[in-house]
This record gives sequence, C-alpha cells and structure tokens, in this order.
Amino acid sequence: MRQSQLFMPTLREVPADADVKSHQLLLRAGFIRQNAAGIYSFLPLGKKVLHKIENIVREEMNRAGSQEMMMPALQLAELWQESGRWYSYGPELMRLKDRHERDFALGATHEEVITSIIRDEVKSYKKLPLNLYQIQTKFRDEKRPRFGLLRGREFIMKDAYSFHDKQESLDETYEAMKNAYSAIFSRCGLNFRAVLADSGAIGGKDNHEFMVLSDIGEDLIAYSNESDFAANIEMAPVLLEVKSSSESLLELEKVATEQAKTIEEVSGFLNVSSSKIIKSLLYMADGQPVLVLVRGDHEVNEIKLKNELSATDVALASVEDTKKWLNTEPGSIGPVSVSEEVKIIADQAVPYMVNAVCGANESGYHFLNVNPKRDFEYSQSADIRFVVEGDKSPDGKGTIVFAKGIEVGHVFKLGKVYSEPMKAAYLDENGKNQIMSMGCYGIGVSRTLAAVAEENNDDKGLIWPLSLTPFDVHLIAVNSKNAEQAALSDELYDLIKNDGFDCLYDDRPERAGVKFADSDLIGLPIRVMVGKRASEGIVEVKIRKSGESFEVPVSDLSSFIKQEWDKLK
Ligand SMILES: O=C(C[C@@H]1CCCCN1)Cn1cnc2cc(Cl)c(F)cc2c1=O
Ligand SMILES: [Mg+2]
Repeated sequence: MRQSQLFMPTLREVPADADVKSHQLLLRAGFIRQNAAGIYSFLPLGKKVLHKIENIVREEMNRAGSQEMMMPALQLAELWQESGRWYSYGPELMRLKDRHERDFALGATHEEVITSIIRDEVKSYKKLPLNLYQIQTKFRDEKRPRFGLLRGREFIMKDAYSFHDKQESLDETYEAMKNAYSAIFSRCGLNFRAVLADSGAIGGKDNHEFMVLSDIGEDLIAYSNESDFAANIEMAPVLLEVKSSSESLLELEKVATEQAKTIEEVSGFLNVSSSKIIKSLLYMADGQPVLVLVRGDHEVNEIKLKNELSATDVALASVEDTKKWLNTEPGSIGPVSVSEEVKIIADQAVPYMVNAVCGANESGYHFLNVNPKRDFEYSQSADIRFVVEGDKSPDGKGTIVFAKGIEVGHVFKLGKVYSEPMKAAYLDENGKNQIMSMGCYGIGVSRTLAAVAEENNDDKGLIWPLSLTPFDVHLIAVNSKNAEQAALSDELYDLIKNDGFDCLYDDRPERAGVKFADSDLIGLPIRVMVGKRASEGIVEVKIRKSGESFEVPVSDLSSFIKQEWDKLK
C-alpha cells in the first residue's frame, strides 16, 4: 500500500494519560484512538494486527475441534435471571431497555446465552461433546478502565463453551483447549505461563489463567525456575519441608515483654528469630471466631484460608471481637488455653515448631518454649500461607520465583454451575435424564494485541513479530522528489509485492528524518531505503528488531529480503 494513502495519524508527543508503553505507542503510531474511557477505535494498522490475532485464534480453535459461531451482544434479562446473575452482578454488567421497555444485558460473557441454545437443541448423549466458540465484542463497565486496551469497557474476546456427558470428556476438552492456547500465544510470540488459578465466584475446580510475564502485569505469579509449574500467588500451594528438630522440649515459661507486640518487636525484644514465633491472628469466618496460626516469617493467605474453611467471607477480627473472644487485644494473642468456642487452624508448618514463642493472651506477656500438642490443641492444620520466593516448588523441581503477569486467557471447568439452574439436560445411554457438564475458555483478543505491543518495543517504537505485523516490508523513498529514487522505489515496490510480501511504500513528500522516525514507531520488521546510492543500484536494508543495516545491490534484494525474513522467524 502507498503510505500517502494510508490513514495513520501519528503523534509526536506521548499522550498525557497513557501510563504504559503499549498504550502510548499504539496511540502515537496511529493504531488506536480512544472514543471514551476504556472504549477504543482500531484504525487501519490496529485492525490489521487484530485481524491476524483473530485468525491465529481461529486456526488453533478449529484445529482443536471447536466450531465457530456468533451470539448476540443483546441478551434477554430473563436468561440472567435464570442463572441468578442478573441480581448478583452490579454496575459492571451493562443493562438497557428496548423500545418495549424489555430489560436486556449487554453481553459481558455468554454462558447463559449458549446454555439456552444448547438446552433447546441437544437432547441425547450421542450429540455430545460439543465445543463452540465466537470472537465477539464484550461489554464490562469497569470501575477503573486503564492501560489502554489492557483493561477496557468494550473489548474483543474469543469465548468458547463446551458441553459434555462424562467428566473424562470435559477433562479431555480442557486439555485440548490448554494446548490450543499454548499454540496461540506461542504463535503471537508471547512469553507466557499456564497458571493454576482460583476459580473465584463462578466455582468449579480446575481452572488456569494464561499469563504473559510483564513488569506492568496486575497479577503476581509464583513459578518454578526448573519446571513448568506456575500458579497465581493466591493459589500457589506450599510444599511442606520439615526439618525434624533434635531440640528437647523445654518448660513453658511466661515472660514480660512490655510494649513488644508485632513479630519484629517480639523477635527483637526476646532475641529470637521470627521463624521461632507463632503468629496468631483472630479471624471472623462467616461470623465465627477462628484463631489462625502461621510461623512468624510467613503471611496468612486469606484465599486459601477461605477455601480451607469453605467460608464465604473471612476477615481479620476487630479489636472488640478480639477482646470478646480472647480477653486480650492484638499483639499478645496466642493459642494456649483459648476457649473452645474459638476454632484454631494452624498452617502446616506450625506443628513442627519446637520451643516456640507466642502471645500469652495477656497484654505485655508472651510464652517461651511453647510446643504444639503439648501446650495447645488445634482443630486442623492446612496449607494456609502465601508462598514466598525461594520456597521449594510444589512439584519438587527447583525453587519458586515471583513474576508479574498480564492475564490474556482463562480456561475453566464449570461442571454444572450453569447447566443445573438452566436445566441443560440430555438422555444418557440408558435413557436416563442427566444434566450436562460444561467448560468455558476465554482469550482477551484486544488485550493480547496490547500485551504483544507491551512486550515488543524499544525507545523508538513498536517491534512487531512476523506473525502479527500490519505490513511485512517498509519500503522508503528517502527523497521522493528525487526522480531517480522515486523511479527505483516504484520498481522495487512491484518486486517486493511480487515476492508475496505485504509492502507499505512510504512515498510521502516528507523529510527523511520524519519517514525514519515513523518507520521506527510503527515497527515493521524489515525496512528497505532507496537513497543516495540509488544511482549505483544500491539500497539499504534495516532489520527493526536487531537494528542491523546492510547495503544491498538491487539485483540481490529479493533473495536478501527472503533470507532476512526467514532468519526472523
Ligand atoms: O467471564 C467469565 C468466565 C468465562 C471467561 C472465559 C469466557 C467465558 N466466561 C468470568 N466473568 C468475569 N467478569 C464478568 C463481568 C461481568 Cl459484568 C459479568 F456479567 C460476568 C463476568 C464473568 O462471568
Ligand atoms: Mg480471568
């Protein structure tokens, strides 16, 4: 395409409210424009990249046996009332009325719609499993849209839904989808991990997030430096490592600790390491008092605690509640001689502590030489602490490292969370009525575009991977007013196109500096410059990613471009 025709409004300055590189560069390079907070238009260059991502998604989903369809964005409120989510979602779910005053939701996701279609059309196990997907605009009225396409209020998602008779069938599709996702994100050139995640509100057990490792990621991932183990920090299990202690049990002793209350203060006052102190925190779990014990150098993971207690709400107890249940205030709490109305749960490392320190449930006093089981009982012990860097990886291979991640995909085993209330049933091989099991699988397509931009740029601009670049070759007539350069450029434009490359030809009457700066900004992989040496039949070729440049005779240009293209793959 001739660049003099291309709608590509570039910006010299970095837009004020763009805080991350991808947002700044996609705006400056004329790929997107904001229409409202969290709502964007894709201009021609942005649309071309979006189209390529969607096609990679399509190829891999089709290959994995999922069938493409398209559902409406306007969804009957009645469907969301059946699943109960009309009432459980707040302002994030965008709603509207039609001309007949009928209530509708603007589609944030499509579990209800797809389940209503399947329950009407599928009655026999012979028709299962089914796997259907769409690539479609979603609406979620985020409280704080930010980072451009990374967190928008209108965005493009590929969402797939699968329906099954047997659990094994769901497990099989789940694995097939995870493999398809790995293929998709690899082809997009992303450094990602499939991360064990917390299923959050929608229940079900297995689910994985696909995280792109990125400094601006909002999620924290714990991953192994020697295996493919990776988990969202909320979920990351801790491998219990017990070093059996040879210490003999000493007599329990109560000591005055004056103002020392926090772990650090007590550790300093008594000159003991925090790993010898039992950190005791009183929580209220669904209104019941629970004394939570972790080693002094660990932190309580409230997601794990909530899952362990199968409680819907857990929160640190107030000072009043602490006084009420333990007759003391925070800073001197301990598990020794606590009323049995208070349930005690200990992290799995606590039972192995010997001659530990803990609060004496009397302000200003602590116990020394506290030994679990001898000096206090607990009703259960479980993995309820946050994993920390340096912990052994739960799969026993390597140690845990933290990284930030951008969530670009999320796959779920839903089970019967939607099919039960919406009665998506089938007759099994014995003619018995059964409820289907479901899986759902999402990719943030527009978010993936931003993640690629975020991870592929330098101080001069974007650097597109071959699989997604809006054009393959950037041909630049350095001085388009010079007849010789213009003539040779026109010739090379045809040659490059005939070689099967999508070529953007900068034929604008602009200064060389502007052309080169714009070329660096939009980030096409290979640039061909027709300049002063055109008269000698020599052109310059520059590789955007490495910055290398070469003087190439026109007669070698065709093979040279192919060679450099193949090296970039
Ligand atoms: O979307 C999912 C699960 C999967 C993800 C993959 C594709 C199919 N859905 C979870 N989720 C997240 N935010 C939401 C926001 C709103 Cl306003 C809503 F009404 C519903 C949801 C909602 O259900
Ligand atoms: Mg998610």
